[in-house]
Amino acid sequence: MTVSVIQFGGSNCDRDAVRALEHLGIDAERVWHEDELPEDVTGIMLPGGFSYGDYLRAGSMAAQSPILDDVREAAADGTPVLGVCNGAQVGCESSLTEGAFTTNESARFQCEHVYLRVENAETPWTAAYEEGDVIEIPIAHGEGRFEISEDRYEQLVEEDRILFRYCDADGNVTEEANPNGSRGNVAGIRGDDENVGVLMPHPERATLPDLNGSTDGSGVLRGFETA
Ligand SMILES: NC(=O)CC[C@H](N)C(=O)O
Repeated sequence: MTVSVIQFGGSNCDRDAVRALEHLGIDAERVWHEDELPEDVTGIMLPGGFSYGDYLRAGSMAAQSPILDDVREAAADGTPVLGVCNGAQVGCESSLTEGAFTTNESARFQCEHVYLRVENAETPWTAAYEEGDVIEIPIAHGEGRFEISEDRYEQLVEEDRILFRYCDADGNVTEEANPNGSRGNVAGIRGDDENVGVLMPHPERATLPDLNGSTDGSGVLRGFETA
């Protein structure tokens, strides 16, 4: 399997993603968004960065790129698709997942380590963990506050679509542990089907040993093997 990591103008985590995936023994290559997806694509990653300089709203311009039609088609056929940070924003803006990631409550760019509680361990992106596990992963975003209408939020909960919530080191989901004001402390969700997942924290920055002090993110990337 080779994961296609889609590079837009302004992506800046595409190389990191390839490196982290290859460290796990998962073949990966960068694909420029104006090029075709390989016919035999077996996994797609939308990486972090500042596509189109976050113009209008983070991820909104990249979501208009024609390659997103192919990504949506591949996702509907069951190809695993993971969006990380700006990739999560592109995922929401292109309707691969619901809701939106908007300006942090602090109105600042935040770069810090956070704890996440695994809410649903039955998806490829969380299967490496147990429900209730607490993992440590970095965030780096200015527009990471998850927003969605109350009705749709309730439905996400009912349908068990929430993958991760921000929590403290003991797994308590509290207001203090919410770095950006996300509704329900939501840090990551899945799409209509489990093969599509998005999250604001960066698993690829918590995969290589001795890089950031945590390798807890590798389980998320391993989803490409299990999906
Ligand atoms: N690290 C990233 O992917 C940055 C995400 C996004 N452009 C933001 O600042 O919200």
